[in-house]
Amino acid sequence: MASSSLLSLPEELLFLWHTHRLEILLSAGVLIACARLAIHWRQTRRKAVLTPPLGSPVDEKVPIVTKNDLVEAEHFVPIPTAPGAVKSAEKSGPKRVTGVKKTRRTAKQDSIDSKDGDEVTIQPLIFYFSLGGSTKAYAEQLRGVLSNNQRILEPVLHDLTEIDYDDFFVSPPKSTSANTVYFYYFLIPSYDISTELDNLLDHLKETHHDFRIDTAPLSGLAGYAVFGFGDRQEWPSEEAGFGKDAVAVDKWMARLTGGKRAFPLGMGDVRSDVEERLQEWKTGVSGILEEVSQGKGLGEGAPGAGEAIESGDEDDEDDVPAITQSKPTRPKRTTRSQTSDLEDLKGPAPIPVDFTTAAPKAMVPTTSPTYTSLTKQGYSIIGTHSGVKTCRWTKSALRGRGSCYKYSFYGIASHRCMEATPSLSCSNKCVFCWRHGTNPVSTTWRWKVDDPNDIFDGMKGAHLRKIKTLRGVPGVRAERFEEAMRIRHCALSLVGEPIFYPRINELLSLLHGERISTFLVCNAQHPDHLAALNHVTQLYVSIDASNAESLKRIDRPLHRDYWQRFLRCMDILREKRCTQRTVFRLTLVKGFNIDEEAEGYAALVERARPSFVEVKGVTYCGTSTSQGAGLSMQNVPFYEEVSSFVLALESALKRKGLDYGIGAEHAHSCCILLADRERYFLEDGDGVKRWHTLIDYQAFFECLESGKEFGPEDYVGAATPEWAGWGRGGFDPRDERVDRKGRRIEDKS
Ligand SMILES: Cc1cc2nc3c(=O)[nH]c(=O)nc-3n(C[C@H](O)[C@H](O)[C@H](O)COP(=O)(O)O)c2cc1C
Ligand code: SF4
Repeated sequence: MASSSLLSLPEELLFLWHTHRLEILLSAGVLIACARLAIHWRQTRRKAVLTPPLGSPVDEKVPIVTKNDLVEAEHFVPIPTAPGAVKSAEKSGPKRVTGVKKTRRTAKQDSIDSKDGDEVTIQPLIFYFSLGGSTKAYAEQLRGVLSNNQRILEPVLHDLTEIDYDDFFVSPPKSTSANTVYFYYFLIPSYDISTELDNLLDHLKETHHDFRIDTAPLSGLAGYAVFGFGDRQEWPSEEAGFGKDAVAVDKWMARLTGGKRAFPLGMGDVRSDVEERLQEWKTGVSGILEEVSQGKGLGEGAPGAGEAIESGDEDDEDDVPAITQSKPTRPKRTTRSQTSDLEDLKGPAPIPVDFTTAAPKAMVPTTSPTYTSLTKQGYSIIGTHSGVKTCRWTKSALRGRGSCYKYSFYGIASHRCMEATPSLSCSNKCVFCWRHGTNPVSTTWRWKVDDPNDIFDGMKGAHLRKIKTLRGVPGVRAERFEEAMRIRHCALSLVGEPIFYPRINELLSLLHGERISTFLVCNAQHPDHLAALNHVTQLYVSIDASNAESLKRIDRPLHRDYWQRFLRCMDILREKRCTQRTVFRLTLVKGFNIDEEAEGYAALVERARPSFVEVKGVTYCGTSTSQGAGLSMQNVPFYEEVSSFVLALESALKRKGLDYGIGAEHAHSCCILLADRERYFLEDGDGVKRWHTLIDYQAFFECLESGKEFGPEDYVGAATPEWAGWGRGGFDPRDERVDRKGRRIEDKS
């Protein structure tokens, strides 16, 4: 029975197969699919461990992976670890997975490694930052010191405000030959105000913390060395901030290069020992370069250099390390890879500081040298970021000796005008600006925001106090003094960038509320702020060049996308032309932005269609900055040169079908006004056409107070005075002309 039933089994199976083969086949298919899915899922999980999604927090707990797992992931390779490191990691719990993009490492690092012992060619790059011009001069001197060693190429100079950080500080630049490596010199002054150096430091820090990038992406460099400039009189110690920015650059470069500090951080006091210290440092670094070029690597016999990783400062991520002295210190670790892993083993990764959540600081604290410097120059600082200054024309007008060009062009009596700014900070470093080294520069607003009511009251108070002090000045006319006590106009242009102030519209309302007209000048670098700006009496945009290259040379903007920003501002101005009186202000600097540029300026006028184009010759201020930028009296155009340029521009505009004509001039300020003929060359009651560049201020305020839409045509004033017309000079004959020494000038016309 048992055997017969056994024998009958195949038949039963056959029977089963015949009757249920469809079900059997389907079930087998499902089983195989499940098995394959399970295998695939297990593999994907392994890979996912190695490739955290973008934006995942750096300190997120990640399961420990083995070396084999890392090998399986084709696009990542592990940083080699010290033998004991993994063990201790296993004990210490959570750990960060450190991965390097294979391409990044192989491209440069491997080439350096293979050069060990071989001679290499070094391309030194000198990076410098300079607001006042002195560091730039030292950088140029350093470039001039040439090595006799043919393996050390002529250094290339880079102004840190003019380069794209990504080209140099995410990975080393591509070298021209396989055997050439880069060496970075840094010459860094310190500033206790916001400068573009802050952007560099942020960039270095972010690159280091970016988990998609190797923590030491610059390890392909031959090395780097930093020299700092500071002022020990004002900042007597490191704690007080002496050379603080150089210390920070040195710290981040140590991390990004995996500890390739070729020579200890040098530091010089600009008031005493800078030359001596710099010379020592230069000699030291040159010695190291010689050795590197002979394939000896860093730290071998270099006086004072120590090994590549010199101090324990890499232990503490966000603390600024102590300045390394010229004594060699014992290296704690010898390779970057060890450093990296030891950092990883300390526990969760450090949380990057979010600067936006830190309590905002004062832009110009009363204790800062900036404050001292500005007040010495006659500025009254209002609150923490605004300023007022009485201009020389206000004094001149009080004494009946003439007003500024805005009187001739628009009817602004200078003694009734207050010059102010709600933002002492700016995002340009124009070569002709005389405030360098004193005004803070920054691309974004990162300070405390003062209340507009306080600013308004503070501005008026400070301005009127200054006017009162002029009471006793010989020649001040009593009636003008009385008029001056009632402010009628505000020129928001003094220094910095007024539209940078986040509550500018509220400040404008306060000014208009007291029937104070507003002329606001901006630098065409903040399109969003410009678009959001409410009505002003006259809206200016500084146009210092007609093309991107020239603008960079003359304005030295901090924004990398400065030209796009500039063009966006042109388009916004065009949109505003129906609601605002818009003006292009051109400042002509001979040798910088005059030659061959009339056509380019005409194209910008065509794009933005401003009501007016004010053309003005630059005023030479003789600061070290202007000299550093190569500016001298030779760059100040004569009035005849400004006139020829204006005629060339007028013709260029005509060729484009744009009807602009010379509406007024003020030879004394070297300033000429081109105006849109269609809107401002109007027929008077006597049937004669005349220029009408003056403003009807009363009408402006009425329009504003009506709450209705209005445009520039609604407050066009009376005809421009004859004495301001083209060829007439623009000086009101009722005023008395005097020379610089106050001697009366007889009118020869
Ligand atoms: C507004 C201002 C702030 C400064 N802040 C510091 C500072 O915090 N620490 C320091 O050591 N030196 C400071 N200095 C001194 C400069 O670093 C020093 O004058 C340097 O040589 C300027 O270089 P530069 O002319 O190339 O811009 C400051 C100077 C100015 C004008
Ligand atoms: S417009 Fe400028 S220069 Fe003229 S009075 Fe006002 S502040 Fe002075």
